[in-house]
Amino acid sequence: MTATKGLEGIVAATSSISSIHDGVLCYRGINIDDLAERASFEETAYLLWNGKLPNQSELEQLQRQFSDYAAVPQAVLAQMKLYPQGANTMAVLRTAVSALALYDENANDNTRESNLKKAIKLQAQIPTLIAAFARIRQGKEPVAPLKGVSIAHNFLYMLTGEEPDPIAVRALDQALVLHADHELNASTFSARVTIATLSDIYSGVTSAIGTLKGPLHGGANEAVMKMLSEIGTLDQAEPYIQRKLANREKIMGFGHRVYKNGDPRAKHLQKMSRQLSALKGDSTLYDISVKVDQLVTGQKGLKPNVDFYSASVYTMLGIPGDLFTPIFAISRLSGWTAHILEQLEDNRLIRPRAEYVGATNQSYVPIELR
Ligand SMILES: CC(=O)SCCNC(=O)CCNC(=O)[C@H](O)C(C)(C)COP(=O)(O)OP(=O)(O)OC[C@H]1O[C@@H](n2cnc3c(N)ncnc32)[C@H](O)[C@@H]1OP(=O)(O)O
Ligand SMILES: O=C([O-])CC(=O)C(=O)O
Repeated sequence: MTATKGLEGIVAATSSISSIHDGVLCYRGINIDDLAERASFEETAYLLWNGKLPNQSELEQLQRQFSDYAAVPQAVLAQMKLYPQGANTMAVLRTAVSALALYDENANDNTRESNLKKAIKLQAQIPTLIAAFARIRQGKEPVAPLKGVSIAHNFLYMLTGEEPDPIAVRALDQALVLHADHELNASTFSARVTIATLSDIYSGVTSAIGTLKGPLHGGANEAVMKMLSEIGTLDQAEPYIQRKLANREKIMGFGHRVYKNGDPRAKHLQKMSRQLSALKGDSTLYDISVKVDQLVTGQKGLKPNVDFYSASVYTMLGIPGDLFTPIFAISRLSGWTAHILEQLEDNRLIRPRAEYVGATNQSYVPIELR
């Protein structure tokens, strides 16, 4: 038995949800480039869960369900008011999603029908939880969700209590489409491992949130923004990056386990970042990002991943840096739950082996002799 570090190149599941072949990403066989330009996040979530795009009445029904389920139990909001105001936002989300399970009497029902309903419910409630904490920590009351608007619209509205700009809504919606699923990424693998024990969907999603939080995965988008802020001005980009590379430090938002010639999602986020900076009449963040991209690509041959240009996009939408990874979770919830449903269709416990490299032939030494 020989271990493969990080399971690189190991095919650990079959899936018909998303695929990556020759650098092309598809959800259910549809190229992400098409979906990013033409689909809404609601259509995308339906596609991931059901394997086909919704017709008009199916889409309207899903939108109604999102509206009906978006409020969260008062008890969960009351608990959130007791969380430390400075708590890590992904830890908050992980805790609050876990708490939602306590108020769902069907939490442990693992039939497809029940789990699909819980997936839709979680998709509606997670934006409400994140927006609520963003307000609670500022000493403000949470804003109740609107009915009849998209998830992107509702999230931006619940953050501020004001009607969002349609351009911001479209940009966030497109970002949600781009982040929705990504084959057997680390957080999706966590979700599948958890549900494969026949645990429950809330446990699967809680595991996934904990996994997405790390800076080598979803947490990279927040780390990118921290780097862009540290750079501050365009003229500082080159010395900053040279210093990091000379110290062999990682540049967040670059590199990928699967894509070696570039992440197909990054170009959409770069375009969005450019368009938003033109609209704002301030291209500082975009210019710094492009400079960093040129330096890292030129010197290390590493290309930006989905997390790199999303940082400048979210900042230009007025969203604080520590909500970037929770926004990733809003989107990826659709993928995690699609994988949970798929895993349960033909389940087998996920239990690989480890290559033992420790000591052998040791004898027990009584405590008084140690
Ligand atoms: C949504 C997502 O999860 S996308 C990924 C988000 N994560 C990041 O942006 C964090 C920065 N990137 C990374 O840490 C890595 O590229 C990962 C984690 C994404 C992929 O990791 P792996 O496939 O394990 O690649 P690994 O870390 O082994 O890198 C291979 C080599 O490239 C280097 N490298 C990889 N990424 C970077 C980077 N961002 N900056 C500098 N060097 C890098 C490594 O140091 C290593 O060099 P070495 O062989 O000289 O030691
Ligand atoms: O697939 C991965 O390893 C990471 C990634 O890009 C994602 O989860 O979107």
